[in-house]
Amino acid sequence: MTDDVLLVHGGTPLEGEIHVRGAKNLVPKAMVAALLGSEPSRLRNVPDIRDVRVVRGLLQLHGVTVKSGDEPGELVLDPSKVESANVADIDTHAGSSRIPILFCGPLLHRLGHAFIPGLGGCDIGGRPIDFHFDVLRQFGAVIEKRPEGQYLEAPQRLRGTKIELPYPSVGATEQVLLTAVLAEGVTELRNAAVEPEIVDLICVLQKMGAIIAMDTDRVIRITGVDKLGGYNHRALPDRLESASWACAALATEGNVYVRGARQLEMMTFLNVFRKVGGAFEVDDDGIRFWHPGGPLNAIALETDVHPGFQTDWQQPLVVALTQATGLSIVHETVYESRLGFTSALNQMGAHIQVYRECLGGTPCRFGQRNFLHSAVVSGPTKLQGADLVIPDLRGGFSYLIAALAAQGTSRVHGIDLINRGYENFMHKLTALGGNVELPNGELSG
Ligand SMILES: CC(=O)N[C@H]1[C@@H](OP(=O)(O)OP(=O)(O)OC[C@H]2O[C@@H](n3ccc(=O)[nH]c3=O)[C@H](O)[C@@H]2O)O[C@H](CO)[C@@H](O)[C@@H]1O
Ligand SMILES: C=C(OP(=O)(O)O)C(=O)O
Repeated sequence: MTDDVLLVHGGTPLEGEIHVRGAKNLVPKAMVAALLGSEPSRLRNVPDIRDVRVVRGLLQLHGVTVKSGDEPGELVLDPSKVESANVADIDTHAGSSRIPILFCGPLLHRLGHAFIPGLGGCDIGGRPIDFHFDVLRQFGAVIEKRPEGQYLEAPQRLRGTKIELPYPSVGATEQVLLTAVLAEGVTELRNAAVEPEIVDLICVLQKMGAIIAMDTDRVIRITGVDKLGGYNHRALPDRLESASWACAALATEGNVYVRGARQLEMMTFLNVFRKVGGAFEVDDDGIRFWHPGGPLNAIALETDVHPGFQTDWQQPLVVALTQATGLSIVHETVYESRLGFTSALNQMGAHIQVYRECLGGTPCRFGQRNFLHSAVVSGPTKLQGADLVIPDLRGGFSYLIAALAAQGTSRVHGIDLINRGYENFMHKLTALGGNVELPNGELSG
């Protein structure tokens, strides 16, 4: 890829069909779960994205054989040689993903120790991992912080425990699940996150032989077992990528059929999309999203944990809101710094003002703490092409949407970051008629 820059000539509606495969926020975790088994696992509908490649490398480093299966997008993961693995090179494999933190429980069960290098992931807030270490200590792990990373040991078999998370963290909930399934006795987790990807991970673990009950009010009860087998699982579709393409269709006044998108996990998004004025039609194989013509509506929106409006949907939707008539209010309650991407949209002609106050109905953890976490979007505004530097995964895709909706040409720098979570995005853009090219004149398609 030349200089990691994409030239986007805006003004053409995106039209056509693309295919979305398994969820970025489930697939790498299901791959980690394979470490817990005594037999090979088969994971299907796996997208070719960097987070999957990073976890594949880490698993191989730990002795897991990872091979392609018979069908496209199928991985076969064989953990039978984990005990004899050489992990000297682990730091070079941590990559840009947050998933290494989820190796703790499985490695403590398999090896009695674990080393966790520095984590990647999007720079959209402080992203501490205190909940993870607090829960691991409660299971009986001993953690030592060293300059090169965190060393963990399980002096004896980890024990089930009662846990209440201070906030329904997705990662910390997964940490508990991946640790409790082989711990001795019962674990009760309160204030758990219940995102669809977590439910799918629970399905994976249940197929392996785990006993996990999801009760009402964010309570999950896990009865530890002595041994787990392998699984055969088709990953749930990526509702975040699907929504990104939906927003691209709306902002460019286009019409995109997202094969693979599923209504169940997208209900909250679909309601908001309809309120804004977007049209959609669900069938058995996917969802068609389009701009029905006429003005779009301004809305008030708060991001929240599931079943609320997912934070990863926020950035692409904000681009569409720049085309809505009136004042939209966006209150980001999951990450404290996820509105920084709006300053580049303003350079393109958008009118977005960010505020420290909680502008939604519910005061959140970030109110009165100097975090610019609310926005007022005033529209509709004509966007002009600009030089853009991608700040994070969803912000990056949002810049592509804005550039496609704008008049003129944008130079979008740092596009490789998008490969972390969007499979083949350049091919998909050209398949939809997006006028994009690499600086050497090559068409990205
Ligand atoms: C790979 C993956 O699945 N990433 C998703 C996951 O991230 P991730 O699992 O990192 O997000 P969390 O749900 O843990 O984070 C939510 C909030 O909890 C805070 N927190 C979290 C852990 C901790 O130890 N201490 C703490 O304070 C975070 O700073 C954040 O404010 O869920 C997020 C919320 O749906 C999504 O945006 C990410 O796409
Ligand atoms: C924030 C995200 O991911 P991660 O947790 O992997 O940084 C995202 O997918 O938008």
